[in-house]
Amino acid sequence: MTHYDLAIIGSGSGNTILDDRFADLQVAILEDGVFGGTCLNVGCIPTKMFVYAADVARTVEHAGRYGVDAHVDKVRWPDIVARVFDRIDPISAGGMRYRRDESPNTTVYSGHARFVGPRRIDTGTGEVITADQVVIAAGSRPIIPAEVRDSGVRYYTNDDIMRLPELPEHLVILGSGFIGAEFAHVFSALGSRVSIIGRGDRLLRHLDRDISDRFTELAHAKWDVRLGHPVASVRGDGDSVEIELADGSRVAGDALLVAVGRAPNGDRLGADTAGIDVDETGRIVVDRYQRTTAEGVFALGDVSSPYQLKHVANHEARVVQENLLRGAWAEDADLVETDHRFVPAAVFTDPQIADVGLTEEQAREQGLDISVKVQSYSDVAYGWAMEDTEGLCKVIAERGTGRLLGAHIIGAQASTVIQPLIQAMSFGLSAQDMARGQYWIHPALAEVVENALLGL
Ligand SMILES: Cc1cc2nc3c(=O)[nH]c(=O)nc-3n(C[C@H](O)[C@H](O)[C@H](O)COP(=O)(O)OP(=O)(O)OC[C@H]3O[C@@H](n4cnc5c(N)ncnc54)[C@H](O)[C@@H]3O)c2cc1C
Ligand SMILES: NC(=O)c1ccc[n+]([C@@H]2O[C@H](COP(=O)([O-])OP(=O)(O)OC[C@H]3O[C@@H](n4cnc5c(N)ncnc54)[C@H](O)[C@@H]3O)[C@@H](O)[C@H]2O)c1
Repeated sequence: MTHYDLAIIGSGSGNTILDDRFADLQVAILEDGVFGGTCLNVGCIPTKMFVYAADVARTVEHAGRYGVDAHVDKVRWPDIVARVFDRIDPISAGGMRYRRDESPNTTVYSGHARFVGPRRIDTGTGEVITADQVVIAAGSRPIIPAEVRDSGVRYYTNDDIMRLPELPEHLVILGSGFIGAEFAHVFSALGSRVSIIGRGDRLLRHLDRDISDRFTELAHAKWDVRLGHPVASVRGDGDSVEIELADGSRVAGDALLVAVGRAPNGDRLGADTAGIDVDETGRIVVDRYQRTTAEGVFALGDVSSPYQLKHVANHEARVVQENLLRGAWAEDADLVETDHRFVPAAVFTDPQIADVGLTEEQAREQGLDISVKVQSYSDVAYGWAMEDTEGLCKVIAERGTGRLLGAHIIGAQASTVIQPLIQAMSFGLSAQDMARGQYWIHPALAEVVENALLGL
């Protein structure tokens, strides 16, 4: 049985841990899927490359409003797919080659890893290994509702929808969260008809109500939006799918995308044999240093985090990286803590959406005395330049102190426009200081943030 200094389960964010400081350690990397994990292969990166193509198509479609007449002649879907995966697939293969063939201190096991005892792992390749320290970075997987799974109908998830051989004529999306909203934009902008089904009363309902209401209203104009009724049944053959909702209404299309959330993979690791606690959702329990309940075992990213976001997984990986080197279970260990205070997120749909901190509802529920300002993109010069009628920036601060509590943006480049607000919140800058303590470039889009702050 081979013994390692360190074993890492999962080659997504887990693979980022190994820098020069680990060069003298013998490390096993265990991966049962495509090397590089979700973000690189089937998540953030390919989706945003598709979104960019979709944004280009939408820009052309709307060019007339600026006096530039143009139209989309044709969408070459196979070329769009090739642009994305001809770039990504070699990165994944290169990452695997580097760890397997070119790094003398790493060994890659391509199989499904399961604990068979404390820090003892069946690699799924016929070999069992042990390690002094273990990092679980095993990610999450798409949830498939029983109605879909039991129907026998062909369905897609983010794992395979981006490699469809041709653009569907009519895509039905089950789920109205991040993935549903992003793919609805991609496929509709590129020419598919899109139906999107959500159980709640609005799309992206985890967001601040002003933002999700605005998004839902805009979506109704572009897509067939079905809200408020769970799925009653799913039928179909290889070429079509029909979903009946609880109110008796039906939605039919030629492809089904399931995007109803992702389950952490903690339930598939034999964690109980290793003394690692897992909660009822499959999430591995960690403390603020990313330590699991088993000595010598850390976890990070989607498998253990309350946030299924790549920037959070990366941050947690940096925390684990430090703590691995600091004798993490010693009484006097000087450990690094995870910082989940102000976790931002963006939905790369149309229009873009970004948020950080509390929603207005959450702030009121917490009994905070708040001041709220909603500023339209159309109130600032760059918004005029864009003829924008959709965007808004909402900021929430504590009355009196000016402490920023939350920021919510829908509109062009929301994921970039929000960054100074994330910075201000992270470093404790008040709304007044942020608004008046710096220049704001005129007439840039960020003036919408400046004006929102002044409006507070
Ligand atoms: C479609 C989509 C779009 C996204 N877009 C964004 C975005 O724009 N921005 C953002 O911040 N986040 C985005 N995310 C979320 C982001 O991808 C994840 O939060 C992030 O990739 C999680 O990283 P991780 O290292 O925890 O897990 P992963 O990258 O999933 O890595 C886990 C790895 O472990 C392997 N594995 C699992 N179990 C085992 C086992 N038992 N044995 C061996 N190997 C195992 C898996 O095969 C996988 O390769 C998106 C997610 C999806 C699905
Ligand atoms: N831009 C980004 O950062 C980005 C993009 C994609 C995914 N992600 C991450 O991946 C996670 C998973 O994405 P997702 O869109 O699958 O999940 P999600 O949690 O964002 O949304 C899932 C939605 O499906 C609904 N739902 C659940 N069961 C349902 C059912 N049976 N029928 C109909 N609707 C149902 C939920 O109420 C929810 O609104 C996200 O939460 C996010 O953390 C991030």
